Order: sequence, then structure tokens, then C-alpha cells
Amino acid sequence: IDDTSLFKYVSEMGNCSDDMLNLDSLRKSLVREEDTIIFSLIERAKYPVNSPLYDERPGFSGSLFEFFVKESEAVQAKAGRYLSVKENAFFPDNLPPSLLPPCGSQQVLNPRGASININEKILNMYYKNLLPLITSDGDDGNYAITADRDLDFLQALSRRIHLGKFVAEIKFRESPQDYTRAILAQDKDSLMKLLTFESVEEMIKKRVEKKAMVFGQDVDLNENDNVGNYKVNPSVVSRLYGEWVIPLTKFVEVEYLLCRLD
Ligand SMILES: C=C(O[C@@H]1C=C(C(=O)O)C=C[C@H]1O)C(=O)O
Repeated sequence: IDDTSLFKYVSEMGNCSDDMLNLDSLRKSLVREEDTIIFSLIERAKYPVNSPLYDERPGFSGSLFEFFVKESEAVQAKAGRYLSVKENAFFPDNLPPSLLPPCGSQQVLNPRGASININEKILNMYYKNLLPLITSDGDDGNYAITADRDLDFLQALSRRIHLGKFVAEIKFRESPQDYTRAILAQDKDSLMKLLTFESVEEMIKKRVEKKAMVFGQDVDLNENDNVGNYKVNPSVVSRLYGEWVIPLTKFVEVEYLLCRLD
């Protein structure tokens, strides 16, 4: 197979509607995900760290948190959540099948790339880096509701980060020649350079900080009473994006591109 037919093959593979594969409209979805992420972060931060939730417990084959997530994901799998290529389970092994049939939507992604799931990485980052940053010390015993808030937040993070697959697909289709060269060489550094837009990243970090100020302020009827009182520290939200959300999205983009020609 020569280069020209390879480009033709890969550009035609998985045709789909224009707005699914348009960088501007996909970036609008990423902006909307920011709201979900910040609101769910505020909700989780309402509770202290509640660390016994994450400790191994006899009778649970793991922690109470793992039990909560696995059971919740089993219900959601039956209701068809994971039929969507945008949704990835945290514990994908042994999930029950969906009780609903697949909706027959078009596969726009490379099938191997579509199955990338970095939730284990996201979960490790959550335990190690995020929880200590966003929660206060302490244990108020509200484990089930805390686990529920954790899961909402984690699902929002995971959805945003895995949208990197679609971003990568669009970028590939926009410049197949440049990407194909780097993919054939399996050159991660070049792929990272090609897909990075620093000005977009800077704008995002500023915007999420501003959103955290707006969403996290106390609202009452006296003007200017609550300036500077935020439910989560806005600079933590900017850090969340700069150190984890954006790098992990780009990690997914690179992983997707590496197998785009398989
Ligand atoms: C997601 C994109 O790719 C990269 C990752 C970004 C992000 O995670 O927000 C932003 C810009 C790019 O460096 C994009 O181009 O929109």
C-alpha cells in the first residue's frame, strides 16, 4: 500500500456527520464539560476527605468506595451507559450487558483507539493528588454520599479526558500527511508537538479559574458581601486543569494517534 492510497484509506475510514468532527464544536463540548467538572468538584469538596471510605474493608473485596463504584457501574451498564463510546467505566471487567440494544450510531473513531480507557490512571491521580488538594482533613462518616460525589466528579473528568480521542481524530483528518509521518515512526514527541495549542490551553486555565469564582461564590442579596469567599479555591481549579486534565487529555490524544493507522 503506497502513501497516497494510505491517506485516502485513512481519511475515508469512518465517515461521519460534520459537527461530530469539527474542532470548533468539539471544543464547545469541552467548554461545557468544564461546568460539570467544576460543579461536581464543589459538591465533593463539601465533605471532608473521609479516608476510611478508601481503605480495604473485610467483606467488600476492596474498599467501600470500590464497592460503590462497581455496583453503580453495573446498574448504569444495564441501562446502556457504556454503549456510548464517550463513556468509560472505572471497573470495566465483568460488567453486565446492557438491557437496551445498541443505538446503531456511526463509529467515527478507529476501533482500537475507541477502546482506550485510562480510568485506572485517572483514579490513581484522584487518590494521590486530587483528594488531598480539594478536601479538608476529617471524617464525618458520610461515606455513601461522599462516594456518590466522588463518582460524579470522576465520571465528568473521565468523559472530558477521553474526548481526547475525538479531538485526535479531527486533528488527524485535518492534516493526515503530518500525522501519518509521525504515526508511522511511532514518534510520541512529534505527535505531542503537532497536537498542542498552547494559547488554547492558557485560555482554558484562565477561564476555569474564573468559572470557579462565579460558580463557587456565596450568593445572597447584599452586594459585595462575599467577595473572595469561594467554595473551592479557584487557583486549585486552574491547577487541576494545568497539571492533570489537559495533560491526560493530550495523553489520550497521543495514545489514540499511535494506533490510528492500525
Ligand atoms: C484538546 C485539545 O488538544 C490539546 C489539549 C487541550 C486541552 O486538553 O484542553 C487544549 C489544547 C491542545 O493543546 C484541543 O486542541 O482543543
